[in-house]
Amino acid sequence: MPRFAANLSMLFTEFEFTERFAHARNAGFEGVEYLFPYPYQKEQLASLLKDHGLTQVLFNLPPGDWDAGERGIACLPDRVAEFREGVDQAIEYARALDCRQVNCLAGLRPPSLSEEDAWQTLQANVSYAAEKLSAEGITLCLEAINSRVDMPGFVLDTSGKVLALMEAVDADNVRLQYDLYHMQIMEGDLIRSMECLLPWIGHIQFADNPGRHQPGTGEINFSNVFAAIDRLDYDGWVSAEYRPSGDTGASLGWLEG
Ligand SMILES: O=C(O)C(=O)[C@@H](O)CO
Ligand SMILES: [Mg+2]
Repeated sequence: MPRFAANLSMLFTEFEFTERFAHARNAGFEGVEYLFPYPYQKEQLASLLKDHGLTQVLFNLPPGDWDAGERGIACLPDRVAEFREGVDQAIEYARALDCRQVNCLAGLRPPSLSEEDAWQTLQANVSYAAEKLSAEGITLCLEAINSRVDMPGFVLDTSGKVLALMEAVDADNVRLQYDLYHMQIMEGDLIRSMECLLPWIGHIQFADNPGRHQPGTGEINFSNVFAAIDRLDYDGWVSAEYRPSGDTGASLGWLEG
């Protein structure tokens, strides 16, 4: 089976955030990710990881005002200074948590911003972040997120756009974050796509579709998908990023194979 991690922003939400680390470990996970570490002291998070023998697999660069609906600021020309500060903050947390990957959320394009200006800003910000993170030995992931259901207006909504950006930026430490849920909505053909995109994939996440719940609740054949990942020469993490349809513990049948 692939090397699975638990996304603590979606799994074990029956518990306080700081208690979720123990529950993830008890369920058999060795790695965790979550949206943002920034509301917590990095020392506290580092202790939680150490106490439970967990690896911090990934977190996101600061996204702007998440609660107000922002989903990243990397494409916004008037937020470049804030983006750069966010890269510094992420590096501090990544160092403390010994985290080797961070994800850059491209952001939603406001109607007043042209596609060209959004793209040029995104490209410049990703180049900047990649160079700074490279000096720390950290990979910058770019996730393609579906713009049909969850994030209308999200700038990077296909794997093709992420690859085009990677080609333009041309940095060794930039990789595609391949989320099976988003890719099923936007592109389908999951197994063949992963095989083709493998050289560019740095991180994989999953949820079933529709509903974004655990494997077995929707249309994706996860036994075949996980078997395909096993066959590929993929040495990264595969993170459970779904909303359990009930109790998290009861949603983990897929871990057993
Ligand atoms: O929404 C998703 O899918 C994610 O992976 C979040 O972490 C935003 O990148
Ligand atoms: Mg994802």
